[in-house]
Amino acid sequence: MNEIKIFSPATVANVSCGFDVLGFCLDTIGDEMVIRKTTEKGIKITKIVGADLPFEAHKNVASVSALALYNHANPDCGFEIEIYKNIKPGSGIGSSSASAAGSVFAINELLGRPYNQTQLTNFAMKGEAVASGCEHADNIAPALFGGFTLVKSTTPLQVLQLPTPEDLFVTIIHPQIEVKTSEARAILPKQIPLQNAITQWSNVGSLVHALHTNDYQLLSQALVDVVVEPYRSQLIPHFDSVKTEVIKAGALGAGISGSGPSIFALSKSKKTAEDVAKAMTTIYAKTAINFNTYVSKINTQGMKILS
Ligand SMILES: Nc1ncnc2c1ncn2[C@@H]1O[C@H](COP(=O)(O)OP(=O)(O)OP(=O)(O)O)[C@@H](O)[C@H]1O
Ligand SMILES: N[C@@H](CCO)C(=O)O
Repeated sequence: MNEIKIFSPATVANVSCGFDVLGFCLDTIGDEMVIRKTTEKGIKITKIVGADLPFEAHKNVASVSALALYNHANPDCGFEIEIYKNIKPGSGIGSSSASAAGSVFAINELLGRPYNQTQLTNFAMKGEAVASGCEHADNIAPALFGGFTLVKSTTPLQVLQLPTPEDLFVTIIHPQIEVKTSEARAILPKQIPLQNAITQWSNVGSLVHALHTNDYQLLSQALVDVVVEPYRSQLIPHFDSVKTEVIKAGALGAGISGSGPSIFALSKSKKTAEDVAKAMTTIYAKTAINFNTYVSKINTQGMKILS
């Protein structure tokens, strides 16, 4: 095989209580990428459609992660990368991760799969670090493994795959203002009060238990973030109203998707997730802010090979 076309999914990191460790993968939103072998050695980005992103190999997260794999594998060919962006950079639904994870997934396929998902996550983290200023894997892991993931540690990298309840649906609203991950990280305090830490780790444990036991009530109680949300929500206009209205519409809970500005909500059925989308839309429709809404099932597969 000399060429591959893939769907590289959007992802939701943090899932309220799990800053930098929890994430899940989306089904209906994602980029497409075409990667092909070349006789000329090295990694080259040859086409970017849908976003204004750098072509320089050391600046684009897709080529930075691809180079990490390439330098390790040292193959006797090169690769060129085409990126078709549907996930807007800075949207908070893993735009940079989709590129960073997509390139290593595709090159691994073209090389005959020498690396496992954990090794691919490690390579992709090198790209993600260019976008956010640090190596975190809470978007990369669900994009590569699918479903819900928990990053137990990054050094050494250990990713746990969590079960996905059958009826769980996600609603996303992306208000089109840009929040850069690096900036949304810079506003966070370096230390947190002990009582907040206790609340947060009790919620992370409960959320993981709720996924294992299909306990939607516990899941709803656990979708709370007392550590990061109080700071970052100030960067997202109408965040509090959206949260209030989506709960009234039947959502189990809602929070900031990744570093924002997207807001996610989880619901127990597609119908509720669609009602939640209407509630979100009603709020932003009254403002001058452009927005997109999406309803998606959780994608348990992760990356998809299109051809
Ligand atoms: N291939 C790429 N795709 C997307 N962003 C890229 C890419 N290459 C470099 N970047 C840079 O990464 C930044 C966007 O990443 P950022 O992490 O801020 O957004 P995000 O991935 O949508 O958010 P989050 O990680 O919170 O989901 C932009 O500055 C963009 O120029
Ligand atoms: N965990 C990361 C995800 C965004 O890339 C953050 O919230 O900063």
